[in-house]
Amino acid sequence: MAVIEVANLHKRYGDQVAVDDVSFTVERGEIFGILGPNGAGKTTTVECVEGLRVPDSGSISVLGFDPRQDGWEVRRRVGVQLQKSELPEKMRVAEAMDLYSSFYPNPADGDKLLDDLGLTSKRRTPFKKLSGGQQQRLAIALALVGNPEIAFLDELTTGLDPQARRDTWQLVEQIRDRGVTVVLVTHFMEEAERLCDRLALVDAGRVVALDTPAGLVSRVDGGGQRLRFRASVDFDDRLLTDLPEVTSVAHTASQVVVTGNGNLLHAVSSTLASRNVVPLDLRIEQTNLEDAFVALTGRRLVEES
Ligand SMILES: Nc1ncnc2c1ncn2[C@@H]1O[C@H](COP(=O)(O)OP(=O)(O)OP(=O)(O)O)[C@@H](O)[C@H]1O
Repeated sequence: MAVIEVANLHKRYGDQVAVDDVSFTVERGEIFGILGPNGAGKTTTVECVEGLRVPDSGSISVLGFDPRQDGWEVRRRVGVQLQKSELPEKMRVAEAMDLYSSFYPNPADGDKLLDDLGLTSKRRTPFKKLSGGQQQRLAIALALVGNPEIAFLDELTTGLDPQARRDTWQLVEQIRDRGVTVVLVTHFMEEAERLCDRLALVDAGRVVALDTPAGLVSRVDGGGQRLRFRASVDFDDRLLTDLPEVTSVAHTASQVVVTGNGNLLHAVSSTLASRNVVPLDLRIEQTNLEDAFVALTGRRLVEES
């Protein structure tokens, strides 16, 4: 069942088109990702869905409500991760929880949430004294304190170190396991690939593809896997192209590049061995969302700084 339906959304800022005919639906219980480079229109899109911005045209339904007409109904059913700058520096963790709880008719148990998020020992710590990871965990706690049916998490792990990022990913999975639908906005390919059940790839205000991560990757020509190696002696490409696992064989100046699926490595290496060809400096690469994004848009996603 769809909990969010967005159809033909348009939004411009002066001459700048930020969102250009965006449509998608989010199903109950899934982690839905919106992945695209900086400036693609991701934040504008979710802020329209949250009722924080007014679209120029298009229709939006959140849990059956129109965020423009029924803003209050939408806001009490969804949780929005706040941006760092929105909390006063001196506000203590427990004070922030109490304040946010007071906004909702049926708030969650704040102490339990802090415990679940590993923040119990930080209850009396002012916001600015928290580490980046702790601030993010507090942002998640505040997004969940209203017992939302849908949580919107925007650039959740930007600025976190790799360990804190992985810990945060686990938290997002726990949120989904509680039955909360999650809308995750990110420009980190790895994050989208690891977490999302389905995702919309957006570029320049448009949805260029919408599918599961595996479905998006399978759209890349050749799909699946890539092997790169130097051949010890020349061989006839047909030796490999005849294999059911192989979709293409290409040659660069010094390397052979074989794409395919299934047990590609075994099929290729045993076939080469039967003809006494040794694959030197062999590397195996998995095609990923970055490849899918490049294939669909001709541009790269900006990778993490
Ligand atoms: N309030 C605003 N006034 C004018 N232009 C804006 C405003 N907000 C966003 N934009 C512009 O609209 C476009 C889309 O911005 P948006 O923030 O939605 O993208 P994004 O994909 O979320 O990128 P980022 O990850 O950098 O936030 C960008 O070109 C941005 O500069």
